[in-house]
Amino acid sequence: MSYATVGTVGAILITITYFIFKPKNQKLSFPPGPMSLPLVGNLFDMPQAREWEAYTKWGAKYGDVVHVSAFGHHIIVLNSFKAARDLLDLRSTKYSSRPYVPMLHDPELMDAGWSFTFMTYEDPRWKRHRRLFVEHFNASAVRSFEAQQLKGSHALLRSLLAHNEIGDLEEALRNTAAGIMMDITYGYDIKLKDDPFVEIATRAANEITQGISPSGFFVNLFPWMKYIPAWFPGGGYKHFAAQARKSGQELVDVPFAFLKQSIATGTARPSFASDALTDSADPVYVRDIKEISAAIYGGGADTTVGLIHACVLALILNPHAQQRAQEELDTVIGSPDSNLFRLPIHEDRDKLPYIDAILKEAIRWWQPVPTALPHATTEEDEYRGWHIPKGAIVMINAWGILHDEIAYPQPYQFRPERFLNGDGKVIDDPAVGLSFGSGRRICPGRPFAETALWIQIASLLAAFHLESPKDEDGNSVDITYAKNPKSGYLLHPPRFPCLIRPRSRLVVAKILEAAGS
Ligand code: HEM
Repeated sequence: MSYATVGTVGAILITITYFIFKPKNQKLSFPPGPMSLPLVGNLFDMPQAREWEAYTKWGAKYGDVVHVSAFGHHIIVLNSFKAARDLLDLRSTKYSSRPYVPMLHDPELMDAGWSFTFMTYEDPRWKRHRRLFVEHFNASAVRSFEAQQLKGSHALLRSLLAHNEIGDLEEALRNTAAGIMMDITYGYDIKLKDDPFVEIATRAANEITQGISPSGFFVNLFPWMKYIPAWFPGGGYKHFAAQARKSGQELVDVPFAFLKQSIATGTARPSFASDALTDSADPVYVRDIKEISAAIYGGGADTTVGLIHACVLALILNPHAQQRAQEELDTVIGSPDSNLFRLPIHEDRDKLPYIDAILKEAIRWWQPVPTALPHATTEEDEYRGWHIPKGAIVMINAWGILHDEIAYPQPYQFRPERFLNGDGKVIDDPAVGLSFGSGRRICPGRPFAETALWIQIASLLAAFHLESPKDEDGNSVDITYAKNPKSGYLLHPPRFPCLIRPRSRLVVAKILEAAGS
């Protein structure tokens, strides 16, 4: 079926539906935004890539709350911290759902509603899953994962010892994140090459990322298309859906089966799933634990890789920040040339405010999820005299807000000093939290992510000089292109070459000792 046919049939159905169900008493206007056309709305204004840039331009033209629509779907883009807080936080009872995405949610398509990341607010499982997750991942509970985070950081340093020439930094970071997430969730040690669980998790995460795109599949715009059989023209996407449904079920079932087996043989290590599994044989509870466990990998692996990868890039491009961090580290863990040298541990954090400032600036400078995840309204609302309809999709333009040049002068420069006051203490800036979303759906993995990222940054800086390689004439290779993220739902810097040199021989010895080889 051609795009034009699908579009025309969809438009006719939506028009009929609109005139039948048109609200009779809507007097307020929508927030400002680009002029919309009959039927298709702003379809042709919708960015196909790098949405955050289009949202920022709309913000400059129409204000911090922008309305667009397409085929009857309303989208509200929030371009200021105030608007995000006013709506998603202070009116969270109305703004905490997720849009229903047919490809993702429909049980006959991908059936990925098992992940509480995508559950609607009304779904009773969401509250149960989120409560259980937060019990194990709140700021004090995540301290129990520090040993696994430290082990993961040491494994990263160990793998980067082989990276003294130009190596695959991204792969090393991906292995680290995968290793930590599988360890804390199931007590499972991944294989560095071709691990079967990591293969399932990566496949499932990639398919979900494709499925969630509103424009990636027509069925997301025109739900009636789900009735087209797979063999009929236009129904081919159902083969993808069937494959993705299978991957999702494998992600839920296969690593969990490993955990059950290790409990049965008495070899299970402490982990989220082994701790949460009580003696309860209640199948609903067991299903909850299985599904939350699978959601942990999806939420935590790719996001942390994007951020740490960008942070390494920023440190290479800003050698002064690296140097200042290493001077601070040396006063706490010993200089790399002295016998007192040791690798950092979490307990050092209070004494290393500059590393904290680097982490904060990395979170501001680079958002792995640049427009957060879409929220959806469960009731209609009025804000500053505008009408916000029930079922509207609400996006936070975190990238735009955190690159606003009034709030953050020279926003594209990486300057950790922004987050230090005159006494060298770390400044709290709640707007930076928008990288993790807002309101009741705010990322519940943030405390875990921040401690895992902090120890990785501190360990990398303690152990290595991070540099761009030299060309034949001895000049540094230009890697500034990597500051432009690849477009996508989760942002990663494009691969860039880098040189990772141990700071001393003693450092190498300490890494080998810590990594147990
Ligand atoms: C740099 C790291 C991370 C970033 C930038 C990030 C960002 C986000 C964002 C923007 C959201 C959507 C928030 C909203 O809708 O308002 C989210 C949700 C979520 N994140 Fe993270 N995240 C990170 C790490 C993690 C980690 C390590 C975990 C797990 C341990 C995790 C688990 C989740 C879950 C389960 C949700 C869904 C919450 C819900 O819908 O109720 N995230 N994250």
